[in-house]
Amino acid sequence: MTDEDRKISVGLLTVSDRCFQQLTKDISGSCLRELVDGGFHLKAKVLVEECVPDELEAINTVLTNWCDCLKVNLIFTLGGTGFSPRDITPEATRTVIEREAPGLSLAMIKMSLEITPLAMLSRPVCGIRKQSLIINLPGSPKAVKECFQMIAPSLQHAVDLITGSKDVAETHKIMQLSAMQVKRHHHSCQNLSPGDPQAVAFRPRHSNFPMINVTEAQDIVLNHCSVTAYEAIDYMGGVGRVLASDIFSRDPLPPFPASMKDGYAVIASDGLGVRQVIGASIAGSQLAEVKIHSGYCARISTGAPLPPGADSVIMVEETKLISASEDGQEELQVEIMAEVQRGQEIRSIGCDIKEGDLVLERGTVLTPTDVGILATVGQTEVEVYALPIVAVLSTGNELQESKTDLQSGRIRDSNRPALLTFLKQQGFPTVDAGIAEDHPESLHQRINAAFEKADVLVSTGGVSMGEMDLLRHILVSRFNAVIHFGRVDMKPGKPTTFASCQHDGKTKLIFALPGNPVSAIVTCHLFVIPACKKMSGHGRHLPIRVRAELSNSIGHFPLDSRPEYHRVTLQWHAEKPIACAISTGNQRSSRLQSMSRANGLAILPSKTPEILTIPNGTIVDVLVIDMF
Ligand SMILES: Nc1nc2c(c(=O)[nH]1)N[C@H]1C(S)=C(S)[C@@H](COP(=O)(O)OP(=O)(O)OC[C@H]3O[C@@H](n4cnc5c(N)ncnc54)[C@H](O)[C@@H]3O)O[C@H]1N2
Ligand code: MOO
Ligand SMILES: [Mg+2]
Repeated sequence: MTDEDRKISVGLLTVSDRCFQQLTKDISGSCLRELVDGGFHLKAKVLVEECVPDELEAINTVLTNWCDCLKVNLIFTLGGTGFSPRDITPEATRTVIEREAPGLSLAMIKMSLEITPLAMLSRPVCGIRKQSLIINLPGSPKAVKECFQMIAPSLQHAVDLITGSKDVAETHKIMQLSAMQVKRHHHSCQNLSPGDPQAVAFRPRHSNFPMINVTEAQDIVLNHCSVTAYEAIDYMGGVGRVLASDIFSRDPLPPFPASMKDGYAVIASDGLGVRQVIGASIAGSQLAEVKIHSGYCARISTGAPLPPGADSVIMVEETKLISASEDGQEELQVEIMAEVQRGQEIRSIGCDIKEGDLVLERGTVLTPTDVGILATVGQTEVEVYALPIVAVLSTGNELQESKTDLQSGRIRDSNRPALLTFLKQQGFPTVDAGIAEDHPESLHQRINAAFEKADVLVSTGGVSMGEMDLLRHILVSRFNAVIHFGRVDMKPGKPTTFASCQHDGKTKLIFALPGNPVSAIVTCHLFVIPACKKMSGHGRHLPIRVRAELSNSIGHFPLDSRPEYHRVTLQWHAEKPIACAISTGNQRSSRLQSMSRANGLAILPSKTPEILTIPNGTIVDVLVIDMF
């Protein structure tokens, strides 16, 4: 069975007259699909989706079909649970279920009441039919999200129980402990006594987040990113920015027929022989007034306009002086020593750029050369995609500012300076969000302040299994964030977390990176930079992959249980057709030196019972992360 097959199958049934008649869009359905596909607390995939009117018969038919024929594990109905005359979803659900599950309904109502007293006017019914669990959710997208997030941690287990597919006692224990940790977080400002069920001993001993692979995680991140705005900027600040509109040329280049060589403007059909020199055309001078007739020529310099009458240029090296004025200031006669072709050494009008030519396309990432092109066509103001503003926050009670002397038990914060400068180097505007303590109020206040100024928040620390790892909980409980993933199968970077939320009507993306300094930088390369690039209009987001030959001093690479992003220095040798990937040494994720000389991340596979190491000389994929 593949991971995909193991996923819980989900059915989403929107119950709404207006959606059914296409008078309104099914926003709640899309919102729930995103939560389910985002892997929040359960590995699930949406198998079927349908929309029916508020009719008992229609609801009953779909639910029965999904339970009995498609054997969908988990069915959510959306809408029709209120008090208005057409709200019939609970009644229809009761005609389908064999056993009621009032705990789920109660949990949703209890949580919703903490948000609004109107929750008492909701009448959800949940229950089981055969191997399917049916859950009535309210109709509004906000309520759907809140209710789903409330019950999501129990759903995997609920389905396991219904389908009889897991060790129930073990899962119960884990869930209970996990629930206590959530409670502990709520009360984490208080002192807990040893006998207290909220005490540290009851923290969860397993992560609730499904482990997804790096590619899946990158897909989820990129699916949440899009360009938001345009801005007009001065072309001189354009390098690295992405054009939001096409650039056309206003004039031809060259705007006049121009000589490509220093020599003489001649008439080709005159052939070899002596010519009278009657003037000169020098670059920058006004278009020559002198007209060239048969038997005559004019001195001309590279880039100068061709005088009328002439049709070609011969290089000075292919001529001989015959006579000059006494003071040598004027050439009077020269001899043409080589055959001349009509049009020779001349750039015709518009041969490089025609008037009206598309010189730079929308989507182009501007280079210094492109700034030259903009200058050529006189486009000194350009429309580019706006850049996301990225706030960087460090979290941890152990951290102190880098300029201060170390106090007992403390370390200097290296993540924030490293990430702020990395993001700046990549061209993104940054906000320094400071250091938050591992405390709900401190985290809340710092995150809130960051959201005021930035579109993207990058935090480090506080996302693993420690009792002070509060970040994800704060994001969900205080900012109503949706966690799209919370664990990635990679070394370093396992607890990497990606979330989004609405703040003041704007979407904020949150990358809660692991605290270990190398993990933070590696995951910034793999997730944050690609996201920011997509948001600023870049077409290519992920690091370039090359093939390279592994090499280190111990002759082999020990493999980890997770795929490893091994830091390497890529070197290209003239005699070798492929790059060499030289390990930067000890790969502990706290050892920043392993990152500082790296320009590549070699992707090593996870170990298997049979294969524990791979030898020097093995050719693997390497992500190019820097070109210093
Ligand atoms: N029981 C488990 N423990 C840990 C697991 C696990 O799966 N189970 N995962 C380990 C992995 S992998 C990582 S990575 C870290 C991630 O931890 P957090 O993101 O929660 O980060 P912290 O615990 O806050 O810090 C980890 C480490 O990094 C140092 N740190 C944190 N911030 C900074 C900073 N701004 N500058 C310099 N150094 C920093 C911190 O002092 C810790 O040493 O969790 C493992 N644990
Ligand atoms: O994944 Mo952690 O990032 O190994 O150190
Ligand atoms: Mg931790």
